[in-house]
Amino acid sequence: MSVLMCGLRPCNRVLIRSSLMLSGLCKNHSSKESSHWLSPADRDQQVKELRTAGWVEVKGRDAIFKELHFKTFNQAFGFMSRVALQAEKMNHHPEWFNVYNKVQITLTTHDCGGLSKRDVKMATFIDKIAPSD
Ligand SMILES: C[C@H](O)[C@H](O)[C@H]1CNC2=NC(N)=NC(=O)C2=N1
Repeated sequence: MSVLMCGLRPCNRVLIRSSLMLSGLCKNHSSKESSHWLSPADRDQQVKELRTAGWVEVKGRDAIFKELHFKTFNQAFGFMSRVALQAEKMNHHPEWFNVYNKVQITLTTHDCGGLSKRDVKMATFIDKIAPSD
C-alpha cells in the first residue's frame, strides 16, 4: 500500500487510508485493535513530538526513521534484542538495519497503510531504552 501512496499529498494519503479502514483492508479493522488508526490531528501532534525526539519522516512513504549510535556492537545488539522482545509482544515489527554500533530503524504499519498509534508506541519504547547521548 505504501507504494500506492508514494508521492501523494498528505490529504490524499488520508483519503486512501480512510477507505482502507472502511473497506476492512486494514487487518485490525474489525477487532478492538482498530483504534490504532491516528486521526489527522493526532498524527500531526504525534509527529511533531517525535520530530523533537529525533525521528524524521521518510520521503515517499508514511513512515518515521531514526538512526541510533552505540559504543559497541554488543550494546547495539542488546538494544535490538530488547526491541525485538517488545515487537513480539506488540506484534509490531520494525524495519531495521545494523552495522557494528549503528542501528537504523523505520517504523510504519503495513496493515493500515501508514503511521499508526502502534508506531508511536514503538518509537516511545525505543526512545525510553536507547542511550540519550
Ligand atoms: C500478520 C501479522 O500480524 C501482521 O503482518 C503484522 C506483523 N508485524 C507488523 N509490523 C509492522 N511494523 N507493521 C505491520 O503492519 C505488522 N503487521
